[in-house]
Amino acid sequence: MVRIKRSTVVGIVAVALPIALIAVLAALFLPGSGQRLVTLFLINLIAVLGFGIYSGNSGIMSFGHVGFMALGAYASGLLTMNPVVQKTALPHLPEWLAGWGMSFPLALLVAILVVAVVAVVIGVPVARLGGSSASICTLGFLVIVHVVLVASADITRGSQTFFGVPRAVDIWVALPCALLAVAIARIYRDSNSGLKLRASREDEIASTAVGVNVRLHRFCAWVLGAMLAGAAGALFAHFLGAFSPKDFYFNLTFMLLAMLILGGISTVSGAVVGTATIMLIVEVLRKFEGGVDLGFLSLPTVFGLTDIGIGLAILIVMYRLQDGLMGVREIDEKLPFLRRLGGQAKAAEVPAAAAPDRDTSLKVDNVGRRFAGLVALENASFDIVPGRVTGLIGPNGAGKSTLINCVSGVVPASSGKVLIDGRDVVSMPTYTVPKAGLGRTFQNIRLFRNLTVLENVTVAASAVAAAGEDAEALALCYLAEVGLADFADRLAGTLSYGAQRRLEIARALALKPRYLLLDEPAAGMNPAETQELMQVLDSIRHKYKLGLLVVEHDLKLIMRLCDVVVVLNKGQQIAMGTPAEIQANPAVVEAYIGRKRSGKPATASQNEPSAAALQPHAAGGLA
Ligand SMILES: Nc1ncnc2c1ncn2[C@@H]1O[C@H](COP(=O)(O)OP(=O)(O)OP(=O)(O)O)[C@@H](O)[C@H]1O
Repeated sequence: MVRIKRSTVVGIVAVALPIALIAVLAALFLPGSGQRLVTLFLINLIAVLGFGIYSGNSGIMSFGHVGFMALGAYASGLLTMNPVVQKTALPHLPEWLAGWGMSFPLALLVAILVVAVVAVVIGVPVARLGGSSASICTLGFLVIVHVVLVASADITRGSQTFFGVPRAVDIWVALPCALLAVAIARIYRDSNSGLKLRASREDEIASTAVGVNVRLHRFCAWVLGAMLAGAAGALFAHFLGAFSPKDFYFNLTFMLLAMLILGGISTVSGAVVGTATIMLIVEVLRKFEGGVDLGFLSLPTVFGLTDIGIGLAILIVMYRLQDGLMGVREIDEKLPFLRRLGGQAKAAEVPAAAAPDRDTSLKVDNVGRRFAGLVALENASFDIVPGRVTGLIGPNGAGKSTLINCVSGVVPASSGKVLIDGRDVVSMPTYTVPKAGLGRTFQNIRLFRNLTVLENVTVAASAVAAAGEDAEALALCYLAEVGLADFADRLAGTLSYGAQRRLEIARALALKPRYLLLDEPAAGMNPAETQELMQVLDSIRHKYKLGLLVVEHDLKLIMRLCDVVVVLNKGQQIAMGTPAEIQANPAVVEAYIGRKRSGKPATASQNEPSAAALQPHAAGGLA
């Protein structure tokens, strides 16, 4: 059951009200062409919202949704056609398709169902793909639909006009359909599934690391978007009464994509603004396309002026506003009074941490990883135990990040095993690893930059939330934990560097992990930020009693925080012991000092740990 938040309702009303007002005014005061134009706007809006549900939330441009519009149009047209007209228009129609004579509302529902079935079949391979491969796949689908429609002359009249479709759609039919589409698109965007898909659009690897099943959510958005596009196609068919396959091909695709991109691909308000703007541009330019005589000036016929106008509008807007006219946030998320109406999320109580179970552990058992011929890691073996902090150190290129990637399933180990409470990570889909109790952060911060701070953490919280648990309230609580509650409404990409690092930790904590891997949490921080981080880590360590694995070049931090330290060098595990043992270990000192002697200066990298920090006299005061 989808829970609809108050802010979602406010967002729907904020967008639906102006649309309804314009439509009612047009119906009352603009009979004829004005009313037809607004009806067409409403139908186009439904199609653009269909595109947006998939493309806007997943970040994958679809060229195929007009194919679904075509299927919706022909299916609904066939089902509603008067049997007598049908005999004339389609004399060779197969018997099982002939003579249905359905009412338009019923045919609309059946057409949406037909489109949904096709979308499910096509969606299975499309959802496996990302980026341009998926886009090309959708383009292929559009071409196939077009060719099939042209080739199936017995059913579609081929490339000839398909006529005899009852004209059942006017502004009063299109308006409720458009408002419903706005509500569906916004509810989906704000739902857990929509939020997770938007997270995967920002960073697929990071979203998988917080438990997002990217393929599943892409598939859901693909099918839902296709159903809206199919509905738009059916409405279009019953608005025009006659059409042909070329009406549902590249020209319409170009125009709908222009509407989506111009307004802002990721928002419902962007779809509305983009659709209205492009339709206005087209209307104005169409008047000039055939040439105009202004008396003092006579303009010649310019073929394709409307397409040129649309192209120019996109270029100009994109030059100034990369995210389109409305940007990445909905209108109600930007306007303070609408935000207040939507209400604030309230923090929940973080469930008390259970006492660490000493019988459970994360076992790294002889783990190795090769990249082509390069041995990045070999035979790493140690345990991460709840309630214990394990440090992982080593010079640059030692294999620390590779080890974390193998443990979290981001990169499969070439040899050995990673066992979380006895279950081998290699046998789990990567997105289920967080649910098995493992959270992580990344060496190079991987936040969902165009989602708010609260949304970043909510994505993770919702991946593990129990039924009835409010993921947003939990997320707010973890934000408070790292001192970011006051920034909940800010876009993550606008935070300071140190705050971004802490946000990544809050996001990982929201997974309620038993094991938490932190990959260079203090990298690039100034001393004040590092101090703040130390306090956060100290508090996490005592409050949640997690098994922590901390990769760091800041040896002071490691020596102060860790119970056990593992040392890697050139992919080999060269030592493991308490901080005091590590400081006294000749092999470890050699790994650092040896590098210095061999002419690789300590200044070679900003991140390179100081060999001196490993000397007992230097570190003694830190332990
Ligand atoms: N995806 C990859 N493809 C090829 N080689 C890789 C890949 N990832 C890591 N390596 C190589 O594996 C070795 C270990 O890299 P890794 O990033 O794990 O080291 P590290 O100890 O984390 O280093 P740093 O402290 O600089 O982050 C390096 O030689 C690196 O170039």
